[in-house]
Amino acid sequence: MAVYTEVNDEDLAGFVAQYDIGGVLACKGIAEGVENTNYILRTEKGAYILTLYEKRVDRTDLPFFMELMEHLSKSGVTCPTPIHRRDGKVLGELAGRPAAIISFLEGVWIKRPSVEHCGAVGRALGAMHNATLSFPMSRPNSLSLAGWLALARQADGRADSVLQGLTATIADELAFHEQHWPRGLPTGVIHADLFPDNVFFLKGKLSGLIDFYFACSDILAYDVAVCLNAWCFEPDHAYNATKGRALLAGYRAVRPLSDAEMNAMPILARGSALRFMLTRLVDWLNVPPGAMVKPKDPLEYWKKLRFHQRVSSPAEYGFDL
Ligand SMILES: Nc1ncnc2c1ncn2[C@@H]1O[C@H](COP(=O)(O)OP(=O)(O)OP(=O)(O)O)[C@@H](O)[C@H]1O
Ligand SMILES: N[C@@H](CCO)C(=O)O
Repeated sequence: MAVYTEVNDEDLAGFVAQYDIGGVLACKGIAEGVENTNYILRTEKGAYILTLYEKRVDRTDLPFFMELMEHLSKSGVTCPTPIHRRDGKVLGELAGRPAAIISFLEGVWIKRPSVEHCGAVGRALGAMHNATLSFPMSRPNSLSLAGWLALARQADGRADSVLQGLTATIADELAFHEQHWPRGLPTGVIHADLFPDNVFFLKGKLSGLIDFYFACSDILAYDVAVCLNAWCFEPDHAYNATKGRALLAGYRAVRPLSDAEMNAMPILARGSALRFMLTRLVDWLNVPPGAMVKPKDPLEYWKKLRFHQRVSSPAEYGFDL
């Protein structure tokens, strides 16, 4: 459960009073997520999500995330939007953290995605990329190469306590990416964390995307690689080429991928596996005392990383150029 920051009733009532959403009826911590504190807030006017932004979110980035959600929603991508206060602002302060109230999106996330779900997420990702082309803001990816290096430092030689030899694996992997990370591929604003728990489905249809708090300007195909890792592996960590093909076909039906982007898929997937292994590792080693959170398993991503290390062409994922 991700509740790092508790909110008392008096502070909550004062915060909500700045909005035109009626009085608070209930406010409950949400039993999912690892990054921010989320509450489901019920007021006299309906249901909302109250988010308090935690350690990994730089408050100067918050306007980018808020504007992005508004832009995507106006462009036809179903996603939450920030609720405006009476003074027009969308960001405030609650319990010492930056905080916002965003609209509640109906739907549930899929714990065991099927081939059809993978196709749907590919299409939604392509549509999101197309919609961000007209988004005027940008934000460098703080979790690209330099960020990975910083995360490795935060693991502080303690990686071997999770798996013998992991410190050396990380060092080798960082050196590899320093040398081989692709340059010159098409870039744009990407989601960067489009995992199953950030995609909602309703009556079998994709009903929306959430959690734009890693969104940034980076290689578009990297976002596809993130999804490949998050959606196309089975619980026993085996890659499922049918799901991979469905994801790619869905994406390419909406936004074509060039040969250069396709050829870069193995390294992009490998880098993405490293990125999630590192954030998970750092979180695993640093659970804040008293926080209600279940850290995610870094070794799941170590296994994916090992798989991608052995892949040298997109054909090995079952993809055609
Ligand atoms: N706008 C929304 N509408 C409905 N439910 C939401 C919304 N935003 C968040 N949630 C719920 O809260 C949960 C956690 O939200 P979110 O994924 O944004 O948290 P996080 O801590 O940033 O998680 P992550 O670990 O995926 O980065 C979601 O799985 C979902 O159940
Ligand atoms: N989606 C991420 C958590 C948020 O960064 C993971 O599964 O590791």
